[in-house]
Amino acid sequence: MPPIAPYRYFFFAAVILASAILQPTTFFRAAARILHIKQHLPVVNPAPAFLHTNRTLHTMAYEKELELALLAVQRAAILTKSVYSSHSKGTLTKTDSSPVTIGDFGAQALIIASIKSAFPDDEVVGEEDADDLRANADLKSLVWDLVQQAKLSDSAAEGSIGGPIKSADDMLTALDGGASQGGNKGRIWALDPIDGTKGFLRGGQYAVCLALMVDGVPTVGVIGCPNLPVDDKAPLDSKTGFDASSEGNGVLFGAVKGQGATSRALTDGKLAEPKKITMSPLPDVSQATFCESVEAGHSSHGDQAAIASKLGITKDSVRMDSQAKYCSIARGAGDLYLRLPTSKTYQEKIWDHAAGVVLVQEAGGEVSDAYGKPLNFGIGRTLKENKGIIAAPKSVHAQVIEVVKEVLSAKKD
Ligand SMILES: Nc1ncnc2c1ncn2[C@@H]1O[C@H](COP(=O)(O)OS(=O)(=O)O)[C@@H](OP(=O)(O)O)[C@H]1O
Ligand SMILES: [Mg+2]
Ligand SMILES: [Mg+2]
Ligand SMILES: [Mg+2]
Repeated sequence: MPPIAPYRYFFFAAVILASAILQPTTFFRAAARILHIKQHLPVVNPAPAFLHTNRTLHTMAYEKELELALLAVQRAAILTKSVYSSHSKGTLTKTDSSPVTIGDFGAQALIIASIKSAFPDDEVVGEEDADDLRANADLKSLVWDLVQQAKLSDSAAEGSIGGPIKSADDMLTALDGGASQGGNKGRIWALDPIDGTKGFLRGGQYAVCLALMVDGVPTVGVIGCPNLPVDDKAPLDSKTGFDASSEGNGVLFGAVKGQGATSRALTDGKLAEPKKITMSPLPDVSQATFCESVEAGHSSHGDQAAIASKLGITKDSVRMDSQAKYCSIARGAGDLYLRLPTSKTYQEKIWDHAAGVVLVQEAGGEVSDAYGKPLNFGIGRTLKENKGIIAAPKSVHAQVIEVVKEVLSAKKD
């Protein structure tokens, strides 16, 4: 056999190196087969990358969306906290008589600017718009001041969500970016910049809520709760919904469909380390702690009390504003969330539920309407096909729905 020219060795080595870099899994599998090595090769997607376990050659689905949503909500929470501690919250009353504050406007503008910086083609269904700010220059400049001050202390984190909004006009454009009519095609974010605005104003619970829906299915959910205790198992106070004595309040929840749910401390900079959360096992539903709205106009306290009593529940309900209710049951601090309608005409808004639903599902729960029907997030800005909300651990959800139906049908008689 004629000798191989030295440049050919170089050529073979370059081909081998290139395949190892470009197709690592195939390369190592082929090499292992040729060399008869029984080695443990990396498994694709074994666990959520955001839990920092078993990182592999492949990134997890929606990893970038989750990180962006976590940081965007964290930055918006800096703004809402600054409004919360200031003397004036610039409250207005909307046409449906519900309140909105400068915090709602500022948080929505910041979050939509972040989404558009990373995913310019995505749509957003946001609760607020810029009409009031366009009509009132003083209000616009108040919100613009707040927006300019809300920055993540870590410059890499701040840069990764698009950095500061450049001008007051860009802020209005971002705020108006939440006008999507929703639907069941493509990528649509559902945003509630301050959920539980009444809670925010009264110093109770409120939440900054963001979900990504893919083809109408809530897929990524992030919720910031500045007034919830960081300790996942801190007892819920039956009056205010949180233990005001616990130090270091502020929690950031995250979940991706099929990848589990986490909580972590809310910070002003880089993301804190996540902890996996799950619902509490509830072998006996009569031992449940159930959460409900504070406002009697938002859900029927009477129906909820009747349901609890039929289930044999003797503990007082925990009344809490906002999607902090979903968060509290997802981390096992409570067990059930009952939201029975108070009116025949009210349609629940998708931004009041999308993020909380992903969180509860990923923590081992099931969420449906009061009749056990799946929630349909793909038909517009509201859940018009559904009435009420019931969230419970999977093991008892059907049992709770049976009792809800009994209570509702007894009312019709
Ligand atoms: N009539 C009626 N029925 C049901 N829900 C309603 C109703 N009116 C308003 N809303 C929405 O309730 C959102 C706040 O829900 P909460 O569970 O936090 O209510 S409560 O404040 O604790 O009572 C609240 O969200 P925010 O506006 O983001 O605060 C509203 O979207
Ligand atoms: Mg509102
Ligand atoms: Mg809301
Ligand atoms: Mg809101």
